Amino acid sequence: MSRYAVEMENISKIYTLKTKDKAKKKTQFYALKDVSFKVEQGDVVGILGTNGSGKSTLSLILAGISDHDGGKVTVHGEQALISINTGLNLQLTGEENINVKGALMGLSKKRIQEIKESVIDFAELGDFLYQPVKKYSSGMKSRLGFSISLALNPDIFIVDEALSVGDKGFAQKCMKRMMQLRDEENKTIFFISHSLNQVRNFCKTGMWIEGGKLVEFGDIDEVCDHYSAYVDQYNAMSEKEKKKLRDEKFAKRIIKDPVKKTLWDRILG
Ligand SMILES: Nc1ncnc2c1ncn2[C@@H]1O[C@H](COP(=O)(O)OP(=O)(O)OP(=O)(O)O)[C@@H](O)[C@H]1O
Repeated sequence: MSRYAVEMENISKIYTLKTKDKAKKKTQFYALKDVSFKVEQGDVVGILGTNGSGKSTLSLILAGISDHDGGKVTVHGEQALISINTGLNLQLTGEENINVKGALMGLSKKRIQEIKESVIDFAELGDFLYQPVKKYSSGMKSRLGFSISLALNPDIFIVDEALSVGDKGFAQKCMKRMMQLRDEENKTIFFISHSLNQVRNFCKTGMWIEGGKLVEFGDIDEVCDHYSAYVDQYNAMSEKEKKKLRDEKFAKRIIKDPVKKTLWDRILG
């Protein structure tokens, strides 16, 4: 088995943007551009970056939910994304969501039942498990999504801001469980959070994404120090300087010659 859990080579992701000027053509821009890294099995990677820098886009690609427009991704093992939009079917009950997820993964009835029991224990949703998820609060959805992913026990966890909506008690319980996954079960974890303290305390490796590019990948303390200095520097700027920097950053992401994305381009590309 490879010592790496994930290998990314020159990953790009292009999104289309509607501009203010409706007469203009739609603009394409890089949500991610030429992102390359290798993450070893058992590593715990904190992904840092300001709003809109590309962290969630990366997490969707890591989870195999979203495809990419260039480069190569190799994932060794099963992965699960835990995010605020956890991919739950809102029309179905919590219990039915577990059944559907289990069936899609080809799990036996016995295994699905075990998962259900584990979710009932961990999520503490009581009879809400039998209500449609559309009636859940955002914290309850987070509880269900987190508990299902934990019970499925994948090799690679991708946690995208999932703890920010749960209450303090549940967030602490999840952190405790994630520390066990890190220390006792050697799981690979990608962890996105705007809480620098949480990232610094929990992660071993840091990955800083800014303007769709990988700025730094390495020791968690070093990456956190550099990112924090950048944020402080930005905050000290005048509003005019901030806008100039934001505009420059965005202009660099715009694709001047739109990339044709026909079916044949995808197949042959
Ligand atoms: N489906 C989409 N279509 C078009 N643009 C998108 C789509 N999803 C994200 N974007 C854009 O891609 C860029 C990166 O978004 P992403 O959600 O990855 O950022 P992020 O780093 O996770 O931000 P945040 O910290 O605010 O959660 C942003 O400019 C965002 O507006």
